[in-house]
Amino acid sequence: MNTTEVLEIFREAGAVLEGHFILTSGLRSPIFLQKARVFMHADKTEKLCRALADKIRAEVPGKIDYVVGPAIGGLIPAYETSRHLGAPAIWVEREDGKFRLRRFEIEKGARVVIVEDIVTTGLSIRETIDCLREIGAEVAAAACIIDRSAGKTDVGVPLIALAEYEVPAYPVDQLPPELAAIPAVKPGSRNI
Ligand SMILES: O=P(O)(O)OC[C@H]1O[C@H](OP(=O)(O)OP(=O)(O)O)[C@H](O)[C@@H]1O
Ligand SMILES: O=C(O)c1cc(=O)[nH]c(=O)[nH]1
Ligand SMILES: [Mg+2]
Repeated sequence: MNTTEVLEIFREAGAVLEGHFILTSGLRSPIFLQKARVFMHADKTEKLCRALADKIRAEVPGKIDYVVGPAIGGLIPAYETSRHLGAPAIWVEREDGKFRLRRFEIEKGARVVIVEDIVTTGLSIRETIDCLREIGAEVAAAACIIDRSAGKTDVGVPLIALAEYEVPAYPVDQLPPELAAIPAVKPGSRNI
């Protein structure tokens, strides 16, 4: 599956939003990929995650013990991708702002792959890697449905993206006037 096909699924689902968005990194963008509008459809999610699993299998040789999704956005794609990889899916969620594996115990040295929805700066994946390494896991790779940095982000492990889609994002003090004129909204769950 290529980037055009992935974006077509997002467009069909009405998931490509236009406006003024505050991203989880604090950056501002005129485009927001509202993945929840894709993940509400099991058939679309299955198609995307089957293709992502194929890509992960080709690029990560050896056994994968767990697929880890960063909540909330990573929950559904990690679960669906894990089905195709034949490994259990677990998740990290925020406690006092920090990702923790609150509901599961994994053995030291467990080999994991992180599956995210969207990557912009890679901050959320780096936070997930820190959490997993603190408890002794080996992070073999990270994967996502759409990489908004189009390959520019470095998360410190291989990043496998089903699609790369470069979207503008600006620091708040460098907003173009047409964006500054629109009230900003923050769709994601960080800091809630
Ligand atoms: O690469 P980054 O700059 O970290 O941005 C991408 C992250 O932002 C979104 O999560 P968010 O924290 O907004 O909450 P959500 O998972 O509830 O959507 C998305 O799900 C990724 O986790
Ligand atoms: O960077 C983000 O926070 C982000 C961007 C995007 O397009 N979609 C999303 O869910 N999060
Ligand atoms: Mg998220």
